[in-house]
Amino acid sequence: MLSINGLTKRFGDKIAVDTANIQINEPAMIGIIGRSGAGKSTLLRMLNRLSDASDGEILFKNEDVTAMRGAARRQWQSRCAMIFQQFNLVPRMDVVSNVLHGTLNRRSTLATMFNLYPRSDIHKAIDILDRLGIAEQAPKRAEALSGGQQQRVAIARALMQDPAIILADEPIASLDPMNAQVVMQSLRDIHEEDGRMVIANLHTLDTARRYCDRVIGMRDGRIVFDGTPAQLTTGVARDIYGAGSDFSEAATSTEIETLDRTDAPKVEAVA
Ligand SMILES: Nc1ncnc2c1ncn2[C@@H]1O[C@H](COP(=O)(O)OP(=O)(O)OP(=O)(O)O)[C@@H](O)[C@H]1O
Repeated sequence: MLSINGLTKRFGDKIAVDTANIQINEPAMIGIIGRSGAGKSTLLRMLNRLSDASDGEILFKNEDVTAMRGAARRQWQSRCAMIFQQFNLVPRMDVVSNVLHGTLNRRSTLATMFNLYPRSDIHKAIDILDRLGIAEQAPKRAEALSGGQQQRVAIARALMQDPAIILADEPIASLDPMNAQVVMQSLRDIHEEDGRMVIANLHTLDTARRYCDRVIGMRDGRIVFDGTPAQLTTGVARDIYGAGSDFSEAATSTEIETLDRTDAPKVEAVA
């Protein structure tokens, strides 16, 4: 389905991603972990064609993504939607218009200039917001929402493109543990219910273990682990993070597990 072969990115002398090989045969939910600078963002940016590979190839359903140019590349970017740590919404614009921005690729310049959207798209946007539990926020300005709500708006905007793949670059790094949990569960639901592939860069081990079917570990641009959460032992994690025997998983951990163990308020309370 998605085949990444010898994918490499060089910035001058620096090799940010070094001959990455990843085979994904089904629409899985995959977490990419590794310390800062390991090459996680660069890998996702090449997948989405925001950045060109220096070497190697990406094949999706036997189509050569690395070779796509112009309209084909833009179309790929719709099929392979990306969400970011900082949400990248238009802060002063209302939520539903932000979601409708997900259709920009297929609208005419004139329609875009006058903010004209087909009624069916508006209904679709509201349905998606409803699915993510934030339909009542639709008329508000994006900047008025909490971080977790804004990230769900960004997910809704991505879903508007009806993507086969969702790439998430540290989607919960700016969120408190409870909102992080809501956002990760939304991504998991989208993966399970729609059969979409999700590939997320994650800065915490426990999140990768908890939500992903498969975890890929990167260190210094190389893939040093590719396996199931069960195979991700503390020893393996220590190797991925290049840590010594004093390595503590708690150092890469959000407080989600801790919250679950205490009588924290229910998740619905933050919707
Ligand atoms: N545009 C660029 N120009 C030069 N070097 C870059 C550029 N983008 C990334 N790098 C370098 O490539 C390496 C990998 O960076 P990347 O952002 O992919 O890592 P990361 O694992 O996503 O880290 P973080 O979690 O901090 O974002 C780093 O050494 C980084 O400094």
